[in-house]
Order: sequence, then C-alpha cells, then structure tokens
Amino acid sequence: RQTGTVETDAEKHDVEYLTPISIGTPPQDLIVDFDTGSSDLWVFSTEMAAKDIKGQAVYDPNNSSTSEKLQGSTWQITYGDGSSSSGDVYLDTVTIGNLTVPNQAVEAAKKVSDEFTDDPNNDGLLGLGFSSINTVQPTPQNTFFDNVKKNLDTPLFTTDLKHGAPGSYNFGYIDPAAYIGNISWTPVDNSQGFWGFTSPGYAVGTETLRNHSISGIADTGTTLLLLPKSIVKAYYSEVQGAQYDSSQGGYVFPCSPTPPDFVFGVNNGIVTVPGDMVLYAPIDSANQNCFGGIQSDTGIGFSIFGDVALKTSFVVFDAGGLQLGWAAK
Ligand SMILES: Cc1ccc(-c2noc([C@H]3C[C@@H](O)CN3)n2)cc1F
Repeated sequence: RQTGTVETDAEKHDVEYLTPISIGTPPQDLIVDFDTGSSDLWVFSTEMAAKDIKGQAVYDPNNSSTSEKLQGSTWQITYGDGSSSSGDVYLDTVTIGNLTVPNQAVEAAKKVSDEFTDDPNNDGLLGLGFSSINTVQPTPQNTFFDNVKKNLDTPLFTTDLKHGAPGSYNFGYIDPAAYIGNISWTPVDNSQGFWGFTSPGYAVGTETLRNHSISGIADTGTTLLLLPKSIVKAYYSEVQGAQYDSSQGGYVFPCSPTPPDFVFGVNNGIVTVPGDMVLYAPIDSANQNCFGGIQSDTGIGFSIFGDVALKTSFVVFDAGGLQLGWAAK
C-alpha cells in the first residue's frame, strides 16, 4: 500500500494550478492542469502540427520504450469555456510524485484549440473526475486515480490549493497537519461523473446562514466560484459600486474596500471565502476596479465550486466513502 504527494504551482491570479508528471521510459517530464471536473489525461504531443505548439513540452510516444498504441482509439473533449482538444491514445507508464501507474491511458493530442496553444506553461490536463465521463472511444479509459487507488492506503486524494503559492495534491492519506478544526463531510453524487454535492445554504458577511440548496461540483479546473444568479445578486447587492459589466462578462466592483466574506454550508459545517479572495483580479492598470471571484452559473446546469472556493480549504475527495470533506486551514 502506498501514498503520494505532489506540489502544484499557481499561475498568475491562480487562474490554474500546474503540476509535474512523468510519462514513458525514459521519463518525459510535463506540467499539466489537474482537473477534478474532467476525466481524460491528455498531453501536447509530437502528433500535433508545429503551429499549434507555442512553448509547451510534448509527449513523444516513439521516444518511449514502454508506449503501446491503443489501436483504433480516439478522444475528443470540450471544456466549460468552449476550449477543446482531440487525438489518439497510447498506454504508457505515468508517474506522479512517488506513485507510478504502468499502462495508463495517455491521450496524445493531434489538435488543440487556441486557448491551449496560447497557454504556454500548460502541457495538458490530468482528469481526476470519475472514469464514467472519459471521452476515449470505442472503450473509455480509467483515470490515473482510478488505476492507482488499489495501491493506495485508502482510495482518496486531497487538495490544498493556495492563493499565489504552491499547493499540493496528496494521494492515499489525509495529512492531519494540513488542516485545522474538523473536516465537514458531505455525500458525493457521481451520477454525472463529477464530484457533485449539495450545500444547504450561504451567508454574506457575518449574517446567519440562509437556507438555500446549492447543487454543484468541486472542480479544481475552474478558476472561479460559479453560483446561482439569485445568490450572486444577493452577494453583490452588499458590495459598494458592484455592477454587472457585460463587456467583462461578469460583476466588477472597486478593488477597495475589501468586499464582504462569502460563506457556504457543507453539511453542518461552513466554508468561508474571505472577501479578499472574492477580489479576483484588477481589470484596469490603475487597479481601480476588480473582477469578482464569484460569478453566475447561468447556462451550466449546476454550480461550480472552483479554485476561489477550493483554495480556502483542505478538501478530501474520498472515492471509498463517496464523500467530500472540507476543512479550514
Ligand atoms: C485553456 C484551458 C481551458 C479550459 C481548462 C479547464 N480545465 O478544467 C476546466 C473545468 C471546466 C470543466 O470543463 C471541467 N473543469 N476547464 C483548462 C485550460 F488550460
């Protein structure tokens, strides 16, 4: 039985968290976006057109003695922001930290949309969602976590994302030094392939929790906290000068004073998103106005507890108990 840990670095404004992995023999090092909201491990590869690669590291299956083409298999994925990628599939050895999975399905990109080409530090994505939504055809493949979990002390991983500082993903153990107080546990609904859960309510600032079911997913690959329009309006009604700016595509408000905290329930506990985390990023060079870290989930069909929510907490993604644990830190 094993456990593992790997450090993840925040990009500017914590827009995404990038984590090193190794693929093949000898090992090829790439840095990828761990995404609990999807379930494909795909990487930039030598099968792409040179014009679509701008600084990224690429996986070369021909340079790995352990790669084996999964004949006839292809994949195609589209993310929440409309970005997409596609290609074919190899089985190869994948190592994260001290954990190795032989014969992991590695999805080699042949095409990627401009958003990926224009993201030079990101060499691909590693899905930590449920394998039921893996896009490989004709036979969906297992995620790294699904393949490694039988070797773990316990079938869970934890996230400790931070604001503008390296965080960590741990596999197979809960580090008691990584959080304070108690872990609030809530059941996971994985029927859509996500780490879905329902929060019982929310509060703005220091008010008491309002009963309002919020069904959403814990998604490390989404930058912001996307909530029902009514809750977003209630929050920004208490932020001086806040307004919906269609040119920015969301609520903006003066970067000072610090806006109120946003609190959401997790079972009988609460998670507090400090006001200064709702100040997502300045939209002008004078840093006068800021884009909000809380925005509407309209059109998605569920809420998304992205990095703005996750980086406030130590979160346990427990596939054994099919539950999520949230703790302060
Ligand atoms: C350029 C780029 C675009 C999107 C994403 C991306 N990664 O995870 C997610 C969310 C949305 C949902 O699809 C699953 N989790 N989005 C990453 C990128 F590097």
